[in-house]
Amino acid sequence: MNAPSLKAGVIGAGAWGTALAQTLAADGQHVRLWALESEVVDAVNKDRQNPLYLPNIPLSPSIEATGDIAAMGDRDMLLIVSPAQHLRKVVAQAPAGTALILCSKGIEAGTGLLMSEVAAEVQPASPIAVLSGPTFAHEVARGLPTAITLACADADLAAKIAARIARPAFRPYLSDDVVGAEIGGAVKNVLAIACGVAEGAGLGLNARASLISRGFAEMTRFGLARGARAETLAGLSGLGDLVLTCSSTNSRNFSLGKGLGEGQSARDLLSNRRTVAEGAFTAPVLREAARAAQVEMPVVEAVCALLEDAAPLAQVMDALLARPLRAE
Ligand SMILES: NC(=O)c1ccc[n+]([C@@H]2O[C@H](COP(=O)([O-])OP(=O)(O)OC[C@H]3O[C@@H](n4cnc5c(N)ncnc54)[C@H](O)[C@@H]3O)[C@@H](O)[C@H]2O)c1
Ligand SMILES: O=P(O)(O)OC[C@H](O)CO
Repeated sequence: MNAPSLKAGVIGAGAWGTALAQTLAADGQHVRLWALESEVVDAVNKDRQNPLYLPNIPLSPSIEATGDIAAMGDRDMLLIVSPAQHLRKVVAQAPAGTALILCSKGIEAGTGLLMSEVAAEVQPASPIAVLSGPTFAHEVARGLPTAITLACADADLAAKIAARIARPAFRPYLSDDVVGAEIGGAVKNVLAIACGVAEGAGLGLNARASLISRGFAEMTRFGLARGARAETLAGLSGLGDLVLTCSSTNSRNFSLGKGLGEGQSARDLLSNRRTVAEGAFTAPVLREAARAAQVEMPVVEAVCALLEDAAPLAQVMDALLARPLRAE
């Protein structure tokens, strides 16, 4: 007889949390989904929709939405899908000791901590895994194929989680490099802003490819300095997600950069938006962490200058292009 499947909860009902709940419920298994907004709870339970964050996707009847995180007490695993800057307070409300699968991509402002480090601080008894990779929520929710990195130090737990989340079109690859998986997802959001700027300013596809490649060099330098493994950074959660996010206006980060490249102000672009562009929050924290580790990240520095409106685009571009010539 097969071992019973893990009972799954999802904390955070934005686009990605809702798409993950839909994926986990695809075979009819019950999934509990916590939403901050009561209108999301009602829409999921009554109309089988999440019009606020994932419109036009009919949701499975086996998703049960709740506004009460305490209702997650009977779950065997919790997918944490809040914006990175809210992860600390959300995880603090989760039941102690339940396996946490972190799906948010970012670095905490103020502390410079990765999401696994934040979670370990507030829930020291909870095993931690990271799920990351090229995953536009609306594609995953429609059942289109992708592959992800599932990173966890405990190989037995990773295998159990993988068995619960894998679908024919949602394929986890296992890793024990939690830090590497997190750094890829956090850094690519900042680099996607840079590629969006290139698009918005009409700099051409050569410029975009150069930014992806030199940005990946920055991701690798920073990752190695933080103890990540190079092969993780070159995998789905690093290079895979970097290529996706740097290539499409379906990315909120790329779109933000495109607006900057077209001459709109960061303040206007970021005000009053309901959805999250994580790179805008990660960029200054990443810059500080890189400087502290004496890791050069000129593309990240350029993105920060544009987000802070510290210099016009032409000047930021000139500074990037005037850097001393060096070996690749
Ligand atoms: N959307 C995607 O395609 C995708 C894919 C992979 C990973 N992610 C990551 O998942 C995380 C969540 O992104 P998303 O796209 O699901 O969100 P979203 O932009 O669709 O929605 C915003 C989310 O923020 C929540 N929120 C707002 N204020 C909050 C508060 N004070 N406390 C707690 N939560 C609050 C909302 O309830 C909502 O769930 C991010 O770190 C993102 O990088 C997103
Ligand atoms: O829309 P973005 O830029 O937040 O990207 C979403 C996912 O992280 C893509 O894997």
